[in-house]
Amino acid sequence: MVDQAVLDKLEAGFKKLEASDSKSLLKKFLTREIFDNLKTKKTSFGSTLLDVIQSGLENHDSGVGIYAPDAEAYTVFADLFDPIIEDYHGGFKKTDSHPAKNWGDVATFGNLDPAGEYVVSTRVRCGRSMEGYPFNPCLTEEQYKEMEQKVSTTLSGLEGELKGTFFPLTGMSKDVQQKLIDDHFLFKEGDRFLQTANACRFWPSGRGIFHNDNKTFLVWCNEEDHLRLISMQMGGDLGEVYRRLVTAVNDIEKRVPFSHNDRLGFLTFCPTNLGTTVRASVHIKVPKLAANKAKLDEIAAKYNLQVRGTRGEHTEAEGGIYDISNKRRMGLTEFDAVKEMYDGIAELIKMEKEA
Ligand SMILES: Nc1ncnc2c1ncn2[C@@H]1O[C@H](COP(=O)(O)OP(=O)(O)OP(=O)(O)O)[C@@H](O)[C@H]1O
Ligand SMILES: NC(=[NH2+])NCCC[C@H](N)C(=O)O
Repeated sequence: MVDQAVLDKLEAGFKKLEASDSKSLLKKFLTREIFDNLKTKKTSFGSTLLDVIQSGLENHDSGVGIYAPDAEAYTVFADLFDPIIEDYHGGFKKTDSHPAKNWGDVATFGNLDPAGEYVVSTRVRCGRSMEGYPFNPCLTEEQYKEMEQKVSTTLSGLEGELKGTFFPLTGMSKDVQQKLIDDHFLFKEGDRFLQTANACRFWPSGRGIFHNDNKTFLVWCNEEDHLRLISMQMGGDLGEVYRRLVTAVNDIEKRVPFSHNDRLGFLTFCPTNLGTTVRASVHIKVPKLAANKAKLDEIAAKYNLQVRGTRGEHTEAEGGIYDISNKRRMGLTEFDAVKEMYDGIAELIKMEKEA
């Protein structure tokens, strides 16, 4: 049984969204019929439709607007998740299955910008959820602490270039935290999309960052996902960035069991990150193409790329620097997701040169 208070909130939120000019995928796909079918459902964790959509109900400027409070939500609320997944990931249908993990030949990618004229830095990240734990909205404070402990112990076993230190957010000085954020190494604090999805409870408990000395390999613990594994460095050498990430993921996978689903691939809190979970991005300056931002978005979309601002999602470009990455992460392999970025950026650079 779903409480009357929850049903009332759902109804009020639905009406407001319906009357709004929100461009979110939630607004696009939450028809009255789907809403009525799903509003009385619950997962075995007790998660309701409100837990799934409240971020999008409260933030009409969401691009997407929904999250899975626990893995079961993807099936219980499939009538809403499936069309949103299909739209975001460029045609991954409810009858499709995500391909098996395949990092391909890591020697394939080279430097996108050997002369260093356009690409400021390159980053590839993936997300992982630890088996046996639900996503943020369902975690207890005890579980957060236990997970942080497991993550820091596991990562302390990394060697060579990956060897590094775990820094809990609890006790980190504001100056150190802000410097890590400004340098693009650490997640920001107070993301309203996550907050309204109930994903920031007990903050900063259980949250932290691991990084090697050079800050070229980093792991985020319990921000949006249980784990975010990140490889990044200045310049355009995607080959080196990719090889480092693949080495790290292969190593960590042997030590921690990750949640995987036959149809959806690796499981994440947000449906935009399912499947490969891979976002490969460059920070790039393309002043001629960017003179008209709408045009830049249009060109990027042609190559299945997404344009973000300098400080990431939901931010503006500073000093003409854009974050451009592969948009889709499902229905293709890890290798192909990264290749999509590589090929698209190569085209964009070519166009910028010719413009
Ligand atoms: N190529 C890049 N070079 C340097 N920093 C980058 C690059 N790509 C992303 N970043 C930085 O990574 C941080 C996180 O960005 P953002 O939150 O947009 O993406 P994400 O970590 O991939 O996760 P999500 O897509 O869930 O938001 C930001 O500081 C952003 O500037
Ligand atoms: N970090 C993410 N999961 N990004 C994708 C969506 C973020 C936010 N919920 C929105 O709809 O705009």
